[in-house]
Amino acid sequence: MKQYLDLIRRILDEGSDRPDRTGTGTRAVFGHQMRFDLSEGFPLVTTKKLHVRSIFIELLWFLRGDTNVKWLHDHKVSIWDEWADKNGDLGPVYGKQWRDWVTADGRHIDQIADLIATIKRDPNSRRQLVSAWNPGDLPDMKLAPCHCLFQTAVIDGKLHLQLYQRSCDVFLGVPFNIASYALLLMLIAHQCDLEPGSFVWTGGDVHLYSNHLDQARLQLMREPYPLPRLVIKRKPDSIDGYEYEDFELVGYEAHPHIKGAVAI
Ligand SMILES: Nc1nc(=O)c2c([nH]1)NC[C@@H]1CN(c3ccc(C(=O)N[C@@H](CCC(=O)O)C(=O)O)cc3)CN21
Ligand SMILES: O=c1ccn([C@H]2C[C@H](O)[C@@H](COP(=O)(O)O)O2)c(=O)[nH]1
Repeated sequence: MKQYLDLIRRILDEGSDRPDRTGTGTRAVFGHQMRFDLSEGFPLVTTKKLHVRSIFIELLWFLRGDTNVKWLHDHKVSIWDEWADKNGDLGPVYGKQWRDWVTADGRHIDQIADLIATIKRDPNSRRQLVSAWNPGDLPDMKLAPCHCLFQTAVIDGKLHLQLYQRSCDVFLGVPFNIASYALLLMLIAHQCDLEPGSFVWTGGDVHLYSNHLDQARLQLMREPYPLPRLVIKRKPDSIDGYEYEDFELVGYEAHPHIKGAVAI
């Protein structure tokens, strides 16, 4: 994952030291883009071992339209615990906006089902977008959406997807976000009988927290491994039918895990 290591290098070389909401402090650049051609492999960081199960389960949880951490707990994933209230609720975060956006006049919009229907009906449409950024709901969300908007495009039988991530924790969050959207791209392509094309990651405030700088530098000293492949073993009737067991990661070789505290 040269693209990821180049990003770390750019922040270390060119970034500005900036205070932030969590009080941790960051080194940050504004605006960055990475491109991943999925035919070259599944974009998983190899310079530290990633907890892939957490990533895949979290995406299935978004697709369920779920916004309570209980289902994550049932699948032994705890990455959202710090933000949940005492009932496990996160407010109307990603799952709600993706699957059940409520309009001012009371309509309920399933943006994911609509996206897939649009791709199938009108692959040349330039309106293939899903937004989690619902300004009216922001006050009720425990954390404002970071990966807030994505767009797809069908070109020569391939599905491409671009994400806009407004705020990017490069050591902890970004490796998760890249893998999550690469999987989402593959699932949508699978449902639409298209080949996976490129995943384009676009970041807004792209930062390394000050307590992640050593962990980031350590990764620059490690030689990346070739990318693994992801095999989807079954095609359910809809995007709602996928289960964790349908995904088989082949050939994921990585350097040892590196710990880092999450900024809350
Ligand atoms: N500061 C911050 N960074 C984030 O990346 C982030 C947030 N906050 N808040 C909401 C979600 C939660 N996400 C998280 C939260 C924790 C980890 C984390 O601790 N990852 C560990 C492994 C933990 C595990 O899989 O059980 C890691 O080493 O990658 C990753 C993403 C991504 N998001
Ligand atoms: O999927 C995610 C979710 C969150 N993050 C990071 C980005 C920031 O470091 C924090 C959010 O803080 P804000 O003050 O709301 O920007 O979480 C991420 O990288 N990926």
